[in-house]
Amino acid sequence: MKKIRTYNNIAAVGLAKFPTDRYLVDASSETPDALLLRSHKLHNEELPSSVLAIARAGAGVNNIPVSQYTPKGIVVFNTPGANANAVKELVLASLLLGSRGITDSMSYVASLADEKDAIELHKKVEAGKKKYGGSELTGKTLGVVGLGAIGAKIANLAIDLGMKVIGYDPALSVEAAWQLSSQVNRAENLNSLLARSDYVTLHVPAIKPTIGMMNEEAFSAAKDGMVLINLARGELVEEEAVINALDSGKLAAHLSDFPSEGLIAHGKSTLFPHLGASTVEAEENCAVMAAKQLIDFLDNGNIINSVNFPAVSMERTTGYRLTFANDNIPKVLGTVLNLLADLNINVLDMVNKSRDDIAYTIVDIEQEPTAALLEKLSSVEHVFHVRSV
Ligand SMILES: NC(=O)C1=CN([C@@H]2O[C@H](COP(=O)(O)OP(=O)(O)OC[C@H]3O[C@@H](n4cnc5c(N)ncnc54)[C@H](O)[C@@H]3O)[C@@H](O)[C@H]2O)C=CC1
Ligand SMILES: O=C(O)CCC(=O)C(=O)O
Repeated sequence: MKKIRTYNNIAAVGLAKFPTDRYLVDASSETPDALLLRSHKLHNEELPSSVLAIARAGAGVNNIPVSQYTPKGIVVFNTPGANANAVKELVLASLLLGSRGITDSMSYVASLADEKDAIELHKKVEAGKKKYGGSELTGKTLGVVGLGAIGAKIANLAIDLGMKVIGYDPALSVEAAWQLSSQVNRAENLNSLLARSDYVTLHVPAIKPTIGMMNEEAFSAAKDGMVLINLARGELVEEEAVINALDSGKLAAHLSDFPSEGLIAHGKSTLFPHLGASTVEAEENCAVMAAKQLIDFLDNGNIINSVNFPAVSMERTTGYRLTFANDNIPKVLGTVLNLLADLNINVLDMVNKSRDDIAYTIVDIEQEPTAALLEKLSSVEHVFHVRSV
């Protein structure tokens, strides 16, 4: 039986993908083959040595110390794009919340609950509304920082709403570029986007170059009265800089999926409890994709959508398959193939790919690998995580 340890609320339809005759899926396995999680933080947690893979049902992997796991051969997966539509829709809500006095006006109406006289109520409704007027999105400029799965969807939606759109993404992939409307204008750098945008929405991972990107310097480059939407990660903004920008009027509104003590206490931000991906559809998409990727890896050694290993997949040619990871240096693959040749083991098919410091190989062989063969392969210098799958 293979064991999967789960964390967080993983959609049942995803968990149901694991065949029950071969997989035990629960939250308590002591020796799991793999972990399946959403936002659970693995930093500072001891990982059982049995773990071969971790699947993040979602996009961001900053809750996983990926660089610590890579040298151990632990494959980390995510589910690119699976929750992008859910986030796009919450950005749309945020654009509307940031442009009209929706929440304050609702509070005003709620404060009229004791008014029992219909004529008086009508008078107060009509008198009160002037405080909550807003402006329209059409014709305004939206700056989209990060044009990946989510950012591209939002850029295209904003074009459909009649907004002008500026995008900034120094690492835009060709695939992401294909998704993007040709009407999206490209900014050369963050400050040039900030200077021209009435609304700015962040859709980048929390990594070294992006952490704290919305700081005092960025706000001073920004257009006065800008609306900032952050449904990506709390680490992207410096809390104090946001508070100062709200107080000075540099920011007309700040909407974020990442409440922090200071922002809650300040009271001028509109804060959601990390709700971006919390739709039935997104939770199911992510769970199904993550489960399928784990099953394909554990059963066949195939790697799809890993954030630290190369993409490597091969149709099965026989029932006998070996997989292994190795340091990405010359001669390791040759040594393994020579070893197989010396043992008279015929290779039927093979695929080998590398990514940064790691290489990964799938080899289909003609005969069933013995325990002795697996041991021999494991003892080749720079080779690790040898499996017969
Ligand atoms: N609130 C929520 O529930 C959710 C939040 N997220 C967050 O949103 C982030 C983006 O998600 P996806 O669009 O699915 O990821 P993605 O990987 O498809 O897109 C990220 C884009 O950011 C770009 N990028 C990287 N560094 C950049 C920089 N310094 N400046 C500008 N662009 C840069 C990349 O080139 C890429 O195109 C995730 O990493 C996650 O942190 C994602 C899903 C749900
Ligand atoms: O699982 C969730 O609700 C959070 C999703 C998220 O933040 C992500 O996919 O990066």
